[in-house]
Amino acid sequence: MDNLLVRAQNLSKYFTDSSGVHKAVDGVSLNIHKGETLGVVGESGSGKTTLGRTIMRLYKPEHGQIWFDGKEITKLNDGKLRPYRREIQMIFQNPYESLSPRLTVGEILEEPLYIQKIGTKKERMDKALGMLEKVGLPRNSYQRKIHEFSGGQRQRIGIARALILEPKFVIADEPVSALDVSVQAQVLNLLKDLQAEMNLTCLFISHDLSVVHYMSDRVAVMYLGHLIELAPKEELYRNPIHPYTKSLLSSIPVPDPERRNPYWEPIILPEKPLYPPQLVHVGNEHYVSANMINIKDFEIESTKKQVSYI
Ligand SMILES: Nc1ncnc2c1ncn2[C@@H]1O[C@H](COP(=O)(O)OP(=O)(O)OP(=O)(O)O)[C@@H](O)[C@H]1O
Repeated sequence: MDNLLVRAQNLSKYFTDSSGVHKAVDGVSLNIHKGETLGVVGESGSGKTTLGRTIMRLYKPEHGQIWFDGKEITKLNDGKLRPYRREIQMIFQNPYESLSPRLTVGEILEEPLYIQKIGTKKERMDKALGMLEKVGLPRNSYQRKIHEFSGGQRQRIGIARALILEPKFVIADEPVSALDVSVQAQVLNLLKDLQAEMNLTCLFISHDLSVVHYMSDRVAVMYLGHLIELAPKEELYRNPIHPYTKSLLSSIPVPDPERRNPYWEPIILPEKPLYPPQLVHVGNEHYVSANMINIKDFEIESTKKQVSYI
């Protein structure tokens, strides 16, 4: 489809340590349309960061496929990934950790251009100064070092660095959760403005439901490495279907993930395997996982929605 920028199909990423194999991302399928923001919510450890990193091929997936702008990138080696590294950028949670204290802000901003061999020294400097202006920082920030800035300003520098290559796709991983609440809204508004101005497509990861609601067009819910529900934000917040989404939205304490939710019985739909989880289509744009749904909560009849496998 023309308007698709990112497509992930049955994507899995596992980590192995002495205690065994951890399925951080397990059979996730999703599409991200050009210009949209797809929010990803879920509690700590549900696999949000791993999903983002696997989609941008910082991790090699165990299974599944990833397409970016119509091309499959699942198995590309580092050399072949280079052009995509330019088009896919990440904004990190903690600018204190992700930006080097030894470099000047100018050097921090110009580094991605230098690595990608873009422009002359003068052109790189002009671009860096232009980005400072775009993110609302004074020109003289260029010579200064990162410790001279507040948390909100540091995140503005992080955003400038991510956007200086004019990427098509940005993964923002908890971009405001390390910031004071008072500056969170400013940074979120800056991101929104830049997204519109630069026509960016965004995967926005956060455990904060109100932040995700503010930023996203559609929202995906992760639980134990699975994508369990995905819908336009108004639909998801108004009419959550999966019991886990319901409990997230209503602040009911969520069941202990280690216990694998013993009271969520799988829904049995004939002739389909229950594992890995199947996303089923409910209504037009609402998807929900079929294998962790309690049939009583699903209320297929009462919601009068068509359910079909996708
Ligand atoms: N590099 C790694 N090596 C081993 N295990 C990892 C690694 N990265 C993540 N994991 C494990 O994978 C699971 C998912 O982690 P991930 O960071 O993706 O979750 P998350 O939803 O982003 O959580 P958080 O909000 O705490 O970052 C966790 O159990 C985590 O311990």
